[in-house]
Amino acid sequence: MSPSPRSILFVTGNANKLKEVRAILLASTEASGAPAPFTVESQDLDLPEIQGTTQEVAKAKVSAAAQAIGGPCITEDTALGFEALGGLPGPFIKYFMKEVGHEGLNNMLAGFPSKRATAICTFAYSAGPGSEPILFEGRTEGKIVPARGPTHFGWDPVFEPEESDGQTYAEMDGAEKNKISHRYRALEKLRKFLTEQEA
Ligand SMILES: O=P(O)(O)OP(=O)(O)OP(=O)(O)OC[C@H]1O[C@@H](n2cnc3c(O)ncnc32)[C@H](O)[C@@H]1O
Ligand SMILES: [Mg+2]
Repeated sequence: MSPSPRSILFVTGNANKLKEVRAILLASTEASGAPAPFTVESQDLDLPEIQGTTQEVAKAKVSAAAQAIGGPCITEDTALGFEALGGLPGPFIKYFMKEVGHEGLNNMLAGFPSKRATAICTFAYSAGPGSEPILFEGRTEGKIVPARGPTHFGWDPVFEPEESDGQTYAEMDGAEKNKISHRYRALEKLRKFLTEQEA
């Protein structure tokens, strides 16, 4: 019998992130035919999120999480950067979404010819309090469009990835989003790192 896989603590308050992470890991495990290298448990902690680049935000967040937990953990930060705005809102997208919503995100780009945007996911791993965080980044290119599709998850309805045949993330089947998403690309890198650590 194979030993039970290691459990990794994912510190997040976002149930949609956790759901996608578990679905992506399950699909990767099924595709590889090998047993799951690790499973994901979650804890919701209210962590301070600093201002800075996506890397600075990710490092500070996982360090605070490891300190609070007293052990190893992962965190994840999602940014949405508009080309016309030099990469903003970037890591501050959560606050923009909350204040101006889908329509506001479109209106912000009204005066600009480029509607191009990049979805960026940054997983951060900390081996424990005081240890240097390791980052794993995934990016998906696309454009900002008037909202289409279900409104369950953040800015999914206004982001149309280049690889989606004209559908927004929200209009795509979950499994299809998980094949091309910023989260999938970052999680694959984290999965490889943790798998190699186990070997
Ligand atoms: O506890 P944490 O993990 O920080 O969860 P959060 O919801 O605060 O997440 P972030 O700080 O990373 O902020 C990212 C924002 O982008 C949204 N978001 C994250 N991933 C998304 C995705 O794949 N599609 C659409 N919206 C997403 C999310 O709802 C937030 O409003
Ligand atoms: Mg957050």
